[in-house]
Parts: sequence; C-alpha cells; structure tokens
Amino acid sequence: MKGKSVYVAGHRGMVGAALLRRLAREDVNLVTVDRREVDLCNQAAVFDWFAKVRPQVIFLAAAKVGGIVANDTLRAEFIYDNIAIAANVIQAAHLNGAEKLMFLGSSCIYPKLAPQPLREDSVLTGPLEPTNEPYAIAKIAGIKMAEAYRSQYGSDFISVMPTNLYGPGDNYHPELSHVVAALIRRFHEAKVAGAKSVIVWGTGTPRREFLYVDDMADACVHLMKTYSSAELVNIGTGEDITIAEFARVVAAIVGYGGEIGFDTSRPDGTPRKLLDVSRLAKLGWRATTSLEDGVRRAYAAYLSHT
Ligand SMILES: NC(=O)C1=CN([C@@H]2O[C@H](COP(=O)(O)OP(=O)(O)OC[C@H]3O[C@@H](n4cnc5c(N)ncnc54)[C@H](OP(=O)(O)O)[C@@H]3O)[C@@H](O)[C@H]2O)C=CC1
Ligand SMILES: C[C@H]1O[C@H](OP(=O)(O)OP(=O)(O)OC[C@H]2O[C@@H](n3cnc4c(=O)[nH]c(N)nc43)[C@H](O)[C@@H]2O)[C@@H](O)[C@@H](O)C1=O
Repeated sequence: MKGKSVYVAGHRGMVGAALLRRLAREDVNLVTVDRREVDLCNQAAVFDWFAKVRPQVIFLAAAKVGGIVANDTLRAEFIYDNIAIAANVIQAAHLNGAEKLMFLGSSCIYPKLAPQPLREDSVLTGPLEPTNEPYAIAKIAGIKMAEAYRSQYGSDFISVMPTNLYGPGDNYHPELSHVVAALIRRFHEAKVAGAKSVIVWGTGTPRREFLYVDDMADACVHLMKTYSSAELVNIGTGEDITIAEFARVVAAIVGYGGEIGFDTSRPDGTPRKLLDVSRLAKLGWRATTSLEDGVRRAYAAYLSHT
C-alpha cells in the first residue's frame, strides 16, 4: 500500500470513517468521493470516476446497511443497491487496472443453521436467515465476483466477512439500526426520562458477536497488506453473548437501573452468529478492544453527538 492511491468507498459510513482514521497512520494517498458526486449504484458515474482517478488499492466499504428490521422491510433496496455497488465497483476496478481490492461481506452470508463457530467454508451449504436473505445474496454475489475476477483475470481481489460491528459513527435510528446503537440510545433516553422499564426486541436468547469498528479497520488494513488469496477471511472476536446479557452490559455502562423487558413479537433473527476466527489468528491478527471498553467508547461517541 505504501505510496499508493487508496480509495475508501463508503468513507462517511461507520467502517469507512474508521478506515480513514486507521489509514491516516499509513504512508498512502487517500482518495474519497462524495455520494452526491458519484452514486455507486450508477454504473456510468462509477466507470467515469474510476477512469479519471484510477485508484490502485480499494476498500469496498460502501453498502446499504441496517439492522434486522431494515433488512427485513427494505428488501428490494438491500438486494438492488448491494448488488449494484459490488458489480459497479469491482468491474470498474478491473477495467482500470486496480492492484488490489477488498470486498466487505458480512457474517450473515452463512446459512442460518450452519455449525458454530461459523467457518469460512460453510458459505452456500444451506438456507439463509430469511430476515436478511436479500442482503446476504447480494453479499454472496460480491464474494463470487471477487473470486471470479481472481480466477479469470488474476486480479488480487480479496473478501472479508465481518461480524456485527459497532462504534463511533453508527446509525442510531430507533427502528432501522443494529442492536448496539439501538440499545445505547434506548437505555440513555430511558435514563434521562427516568423510565421504569426498557423493552428489548425478541426473546433475548439469540447470541451475537460484536466487534469494535476501529478493531475492524485495523484488521482490514492488516489483511490488505498481508493477504492475497481467494478464500474468505472472517473478522471477529471469537466470543459471543446473548442479547439479554448484552442488554445488561449496555444498561450498566449507560447507568440505567430500571427493568428490562422483552417484546417477543419482534424478530430474533439468526439464533447464533459466532465466527470461527482461527484463519484470521493464523494470519497474525486478533481483536484488542473488550466489549465493555468498546461499548463505553461507543456511548461516549453517542453522547458527543446528541
Ligand atoms: N455495521 C455492521 O454491523 C456490519 C457492516 N458490514 C459491512 O461493512 C461495510 C460498511 O458498513 P457500515 O460502515 O456499518 O455502514 P454505513 O451505513 O455506516 O456506511 C455505508 C456507507 O456506504 C455509502 N453508500 C451506500 N450506498 C451508496 C451509494 N449508492 N453510493 C455511494 N455511497 C453509498 C454510505 O454513504 P452516505 O454516508 O453518503 O450515505 C456510507 O458512507 C458494508 O459493506 C457492510 O455491509 C458487515 C458486517 C456487519
Ligand atoms: C450485522 C447484521 O445485522 C443484521 O442481523 P442481526 O445480527 O440480526 O442484527 P441486529 O443488530 O439488528 O439484531 C441483533 C439481535 O438483537 C435483537 N435486538 C434486540 N433489541 C433490538 C433493537 O432495539 N434493535 C435491533 N436492531 N435489534 C435488537 C434482534 O432481535 C436480534 O436478535 C442483518 O440483518 C445483517 O444486516 C447483518 O449483517
């Protein structure tokens, strides 16, 4: 990467912004472009911009992203936008001689009932979780594109599968966000209002693995520098927690002392999503931010923007 032009697609998003923070410590020429100038769903705009700028290294961290309800209700947008973004950027990278591209997938590409922890080779071995099937199918298309361009053209395109992420720059929308941001906001608002109880969606029994976004960015930069192969690489902590336990962690950090109830009319989604991170460990990287520290930092970032 040294001295190269490095394009972060999605630089205003949670992961993209963390990548910019991390890449500021590298000797690279950072390139970004605003969505109002180049809509990555627009093939002509993407092709024109790439032909002009010709970035050498690309982190593809732009996507239509959201929590379980966003995925389940905006199903057409999740499949269309994510297929279009992956197709346009990967093809433009190829046409303009990019030296390396990293595609960001997601742990939701693995079958709903795949053995845990989820190994990279379990992709396409069974049915997907219905709430996020459109998003997962689009992400699988991106993975398969990276693989196909590597095998047909010899392109150095790699794919990483992050677990559930959180941190500064997260989306705090009450309905459309992921669970970490949703609970930080809900517990904070309950504390401020002196509310007696807070409702958490679902049964509280699903298990999730959470990775702090600056750890995610560090893992991406590490792999961009050191990894060149068709096989996927999971990025996570290797540890998970039930949603009920997680809600208690957030409540304690926010300082909310009331009751916690569960709304079982809300979807649980995948019963468990824990990544097997042994490949990543062999490649020389592991997460360093504990869940408590990460949630503390995320809460501080939330407070500084409210
Ligand atoms: N958050 C998570 O828990 C997880 C995320 N991932 C993956 O990580 C990557 C980053 O996610 P995250 O940072 O959380 O998501 P965000 O929603 O925070 O950021 C997404 C970024 O993509 C940009 N974007 C979306 N659509 C377009 C478009 N049509 N044209 C140009 N830019 C566009 C957005 O631009 P703008 O800000 O201008 O709207 C934004 O900067 C994604 O690939 C996601 O699938 C994977 C697993 C878990
Ligand atoms: C990252 C990943 O994110 C999505 O999948 P998900 O893991 O199900 O994500 P989630 O964070 O929205 O929920 C995690 C768990 O938490 C529970 N939960 C409780 N209370 C709230 C709550 O208030 N909000 C939300 N969103 N969830 C809640 C919720 O019921 C579920 O059991 C994918 O669609 C896909 O986009 C993807 O890749």
